[in-house]
Amino acid sequence: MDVLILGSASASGSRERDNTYLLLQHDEGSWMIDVGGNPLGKLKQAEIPLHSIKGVILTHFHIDHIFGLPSLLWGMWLGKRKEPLIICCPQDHQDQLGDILRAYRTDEWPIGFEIKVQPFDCAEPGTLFVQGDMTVSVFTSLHAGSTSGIRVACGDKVLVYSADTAPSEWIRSQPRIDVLIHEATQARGDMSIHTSLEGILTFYPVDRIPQVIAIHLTDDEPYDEVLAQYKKTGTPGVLLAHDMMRVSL
Ligand SMILES: Nc1ccn([C@@H]2O[C@H](COP(=O)(O)O)[C@@H](O)[C@H]2O)c(=O)n1
Repeated sequence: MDVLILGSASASGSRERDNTYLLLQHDEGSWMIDVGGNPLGKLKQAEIPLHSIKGVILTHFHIDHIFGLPSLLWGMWLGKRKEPLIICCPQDHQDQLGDILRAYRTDEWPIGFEIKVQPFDCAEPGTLFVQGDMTVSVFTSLHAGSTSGIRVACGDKVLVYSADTAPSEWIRSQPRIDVLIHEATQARGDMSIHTSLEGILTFYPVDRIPQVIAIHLTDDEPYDEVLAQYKKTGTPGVLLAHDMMRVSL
């Protein structure tokens, strides 16, 4: 299983990056986690056919994480999709999802495929679905509004994506993480609903996590300075995400 980082910017946008969203690429079907600005273009760049996408998982309903959804659906309609599309959505926002689809009048296009909404409770960590050797679960993130991080277990490997969150005790207490993709909205300092890169490096046992990738990055923040400072003290490599970065699990 691979994760393709389709966008890596924080909410305020970026000169070079799309807002943060990811693609879980699996032999039995791929899943988009959130939908940033240019899903159709990014999938074309990666030569990933739209029909290989089985569903979408929305971590929360802040606009930068969902605004590409109508474009994705539009592309699927133009592509004459027939297979159902699953949208896993925080249950607190199921009505809002319905409102968004109605506002875009998806029923008038008309979409030739079923949209199956699968609500989940952000306050109740648990399995979303199992697909072949991949188990996808959600856990509660510490953000503004109902937000879930995503845990993906594949074989004996574990990937955790924090979504937007303050430093999370749940993540810190995990016995095994092979890849941690964690938001770092700023380079330094304490934040109430987000984490800084410095926060990642000081809060989590990064020396025990083989790959740590900082995402949800803000232009002009001194991330490289922070990395250089912590590397001097022996912290192993932590990477900054970029759009179209591929991570294998
Ligand atoms: N209740 C809220 C809602 C939003 N914000 C601010 O908006 C940003 C939303 O984008 P995210 O990518 O971070 O979800 C968030 O960072 C806040 O700056 C807020 O403060 N309170």
